Parts: sequence; C-alpha cells; structure tokens
Amino acid sequence: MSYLNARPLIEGLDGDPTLQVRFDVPAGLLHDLETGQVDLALCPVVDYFRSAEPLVIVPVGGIASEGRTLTVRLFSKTPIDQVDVVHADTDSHTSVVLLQVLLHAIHGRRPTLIDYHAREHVAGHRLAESPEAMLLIGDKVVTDSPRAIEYPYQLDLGEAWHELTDLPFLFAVWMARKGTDLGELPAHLDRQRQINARDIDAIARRHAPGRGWPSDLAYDYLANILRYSVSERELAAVRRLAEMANPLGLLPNPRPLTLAD
Ligand SMILES: C=C(O[C@@H]1C=C(C(=O)O)C=C[C@H]1O)C(=O)O
Repeated sequence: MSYLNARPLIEGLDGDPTLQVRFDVPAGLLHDLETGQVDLALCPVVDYFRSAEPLVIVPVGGIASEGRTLTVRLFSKTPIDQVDVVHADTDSHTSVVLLQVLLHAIHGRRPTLIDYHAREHVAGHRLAESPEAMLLIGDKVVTDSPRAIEYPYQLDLGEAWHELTDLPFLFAVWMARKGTDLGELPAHLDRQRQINARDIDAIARRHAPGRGWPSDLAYDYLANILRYSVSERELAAVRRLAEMANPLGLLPNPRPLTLAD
C-alpha cells in the first residue's frame, strides 16, 4: 500500500532481501492477491467479503482509528443531511461502503455514488468539475485538501463511526488467500510492526517531505490518530460494518471472519 499511513507496517520490509514488496493504492490490491501475484496484501477490509477467492485475515497489522482519521473525509457544498450525490474516490473500497452505511444510519439517506478518479482531479488542484460532494481518502486529503470555503460541510468517517458505534474502525488489514502457507511471514510482520512503533518519529520525518506532508502533522497522524494493531474490537467493527452494509446490498456475501492460524 502506497500511502504514508502504511509506513508503520511496511518500514523495514521493503529493504528485506527475503521479501518482494509492491505498492499500489488500496483499491488495486485485491486483484494482485486474487491472481496470486502476491501472497499477502494490506487490503481494504470490505475486500474480504467481495473476493472471488476465499481469503483469511492475518491479524498482525492493519490501519485503524478510534475516532477521527484526518484522511477519510466527505467534503460537501451542501449540509451532510441533504447530500444526494457523492463522487467517491476510486482509490477506496472500504470507505465507500462505510460512507453509505453512515449516511443511511445517521441521516436515512441513500445517495447516488459516482466513481471519482480523485488522484487525477484533486492532485495539482485541477478541480475542474468541482463536485457537489466528494469522498476522499489517503494522502491527498492533506496534501491537496479541498478548500473549506468551497466545501464548508465535512464529515470524518472514523469520527462519525465512533460516535455511532463506540467502536474503533479498521480500514485495512493484512489478508492472504485461504490455504496459502505463509510460513514465518506473519510473525515477521508482527515483529516489524512492533519495531516500527518505537520509531514513528523517524518514519514520519523520513516519508513526510517526499509526499508533501508537514512533518509534525505526519507525526501526529501516524503516532496519535491512527493505530496499527488488530484486536478483537477492530474485528468487531468489521463484523458490525458487514451487518449494517448487508441489508443495503453493499456486501452481498457476509462471510464469517476467518483468521489465519
Ligand atoms: C485511513 C485511511 O484508510 C484507508 C482506507 C481504505 C479504503 O477506503 O478502502 C483502505 C486502506 C486505508 O489506507 C486512509 O487511507 O486515509
């Protein structure tokens, strides 16, 4: 996964001669996992329910927040309870489902969603069309943030989820195809995450400038806003999301969560 928020899980792995690491936006990862091009991917959690191949969750690391995320946000020109069309970032799988679940649960709304190639439109401030409402995820929310004067109504999806459910939210987690022999890899990833947790300041300073993040904000984001370990509460959030999304027809295959052994 190519965003800054994956570095606390990835740092140290991409220089490891025993591993081959590939980077893509979240929505690109499932394909590589399904087609066997990679053994393990930090997939959006909804991919677990959508994959053509049965997957297992490898709960040694994920991207989660307990409350606000900073980078998963709906930007709107109209009040959130009146939004009826949303341009949704095609980098995302999970947040597109989460947004629909939240708007339905909080405001009783079922907006129409339109695919939005946000990286092309937003990056470089080429906001040619300027949609009425748009869901954006990842680094671009900070580095190419839409102007508050144009988008005065904003919703942080992690915060709205926490207010609704009192749970953290898990956006992405390591997944593998069921039956893949991962050997020592899960233990290795678990260890690396723990090593990186002691080094977040250096990780933020190393990766912020190249991505256009202010270093202090990158540190706050990685150290205080997001979390990377996966406990029973994060898994409970995935189950709750699936329960809420299923009646809306968003996750037609509500499989029980299978964890890698
Ligand atoms: C917090 C974030 O979580 C992300 C959101 C994802 C999604 O919506 O599918 C997938 C992976 C995570 O990186 C973010 O990238 O802003």
